[in-house]
Amino acid sequence: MDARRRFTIGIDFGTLSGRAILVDVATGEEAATAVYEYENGVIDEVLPVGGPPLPPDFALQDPADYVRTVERTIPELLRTSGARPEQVVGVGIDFTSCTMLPARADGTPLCFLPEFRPNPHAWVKLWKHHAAQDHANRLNAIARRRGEPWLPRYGGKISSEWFFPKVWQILEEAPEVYAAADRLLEAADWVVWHLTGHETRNSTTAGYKAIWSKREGFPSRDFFAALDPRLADVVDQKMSRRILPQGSLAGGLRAEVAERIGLLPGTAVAVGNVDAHVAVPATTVVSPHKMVMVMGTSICHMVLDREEHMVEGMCGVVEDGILPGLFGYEAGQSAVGDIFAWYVEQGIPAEYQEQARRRGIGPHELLEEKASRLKPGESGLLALDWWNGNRSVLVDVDLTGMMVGMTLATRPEEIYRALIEGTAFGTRLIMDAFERHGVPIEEVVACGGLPDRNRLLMQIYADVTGREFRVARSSNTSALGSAMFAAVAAGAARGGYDDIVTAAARMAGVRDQVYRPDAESHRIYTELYREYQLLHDYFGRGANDVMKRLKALRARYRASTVRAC
Ligand SMILES: Nc1ncnc2c1ncn2[C@@H]1O[C@H](COP(=O)(O)OP(=O)(O)O)[C@@H](O)[C@H]1O
Ligand SMILES: O=C(CO)[C@H](O)[C@H](O)COP(=O)(O)O
Repeated sequence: MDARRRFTIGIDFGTLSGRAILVDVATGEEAATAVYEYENGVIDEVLPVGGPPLPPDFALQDPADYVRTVERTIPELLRTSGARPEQVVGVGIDFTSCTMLPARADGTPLCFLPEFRPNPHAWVKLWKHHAAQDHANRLNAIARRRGEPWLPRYGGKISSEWFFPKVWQILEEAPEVYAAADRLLEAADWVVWHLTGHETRNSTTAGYKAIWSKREGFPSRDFFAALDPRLADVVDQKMSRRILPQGSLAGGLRAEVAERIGLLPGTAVAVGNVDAHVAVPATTVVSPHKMVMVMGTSICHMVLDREEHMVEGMCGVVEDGILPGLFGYEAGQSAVGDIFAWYVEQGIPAEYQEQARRRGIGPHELLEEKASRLKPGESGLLALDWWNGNRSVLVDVDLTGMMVGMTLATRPEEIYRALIEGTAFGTRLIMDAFERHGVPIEEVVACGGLPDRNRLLMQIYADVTGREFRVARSSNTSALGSAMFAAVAAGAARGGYDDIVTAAARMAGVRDQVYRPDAESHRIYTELYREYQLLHDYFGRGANDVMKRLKALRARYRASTVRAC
């Protein structure tokens, strides 16, 4: 190991695991990687401490998994690379968002305290926690009635996945937790607090998930009081108005953590970031009108522009939200990889599982191989990709998945392919919304776990959208982005960079491989897309709320079943 090399560390806290990389600041070479699969994963049935079944649509996490991620991955990076602590000039982290938790004034999560451990609301609410939809609906109705000027920045609706519906749910369903919480914060900011001993708040989670803007700050006291008088001062009582832009130095690594993980105390730590937004410069995108698609459990569609446009169903548009000096747009699909996981785990016949096992391949690979032999339109199937609700453009987690065209001859690979195609149609509809509202999409760069796992999926996305798909060089773009912002937090004087654009020029890259649309496939998919749009509007825009009626029946029946047993 050349002692003159300088490195930064980026840790991407994903939905199921934390992934860390050690990156050469001069070249972007990933000198080592380490992964920690969360011991408690996604908590959606019962708490790790036991107790009654969690209510429907709860999705929680254990902050101890975040501490274990730091303490397991960073020592592994140093061990496998041979890098010396003094060669590491900075650490940056990104997180799924809005993943939030209640904590004491010293940062202790309430779920660490014995008296609160049995209470689900004391635990981390993961980004995909969908049990605050009622609070989101009521918040949106009040915001619309008051004519709140910030609502159009979020596509006209605040999602139940974002910060304040989750806060309101805690207040109404567990007022004792709300009262005991000195701090309510994003997990991204909590991990940085754990690393540095300083509580900081970053502009990306604040801007996209907590209705903050650089020009106007948070919504008014009157607005919060209109939700519930007890929320009037929530920002000043349990949050902060000191919001730091991306690349800011949050502080130095505190000694007790540095000692445990083998880095030097005082190593620069960047403010926290969001897993989708941080990936953008790591794919080389630092200028407008290039869509970055972070493709994993979900898909996040990220675009930069010099102007602010109001686009239907956006998760948000935030000034400086992704890169300084530009408006950053975020759209998304709440479930993509999750849908394929559901089908592989719940839907394929044992014969297919056995076939895959005999051949020493995974079920995804077997299905991909079989589905690759099908032609667009051949299955007669069409899916609405709402297995975990709709994030963009309808912003409604109470919508559910659907597939039409099934017959007695339908095969598993046809279903698998139709699920992929349905998610691709969802992406095409988001791209159309951007262009319809004045934000052109001139290029597409994909990153995340899916491009490395499923070539058929990538080709289908190119065929459905009619666009070329480039792929980021790194297989860990979010962690690479965090490592890049760590270099900026350290600054050039300490071996990093003074701005993210320079860091991107030196540390980011794209692969030579390009997925190009096939003209005939695109023509067939455009026919199918028209059918998708009809189903999308019929079931998603109020013509028939059968999905919501069925979901209400399920909740009622499930509640009675739980009471009976
Ligand atoms: N071969 C595959 N084809 C399609 N989806 C896959 C495949 N292998 C894994 N997945 C899905 O990819 C998702 C994980 O994506 P990844 O980007 O690694 O994680 P995260 O979303 O937590 O960042 C899971 O939802 C999983 O079901
Ligand atoms: O909404 C988000 C980003 O703004 C979530 O962080 C993202 O959807 C999480 O998904 P994944 O597990 O696929 O990284």
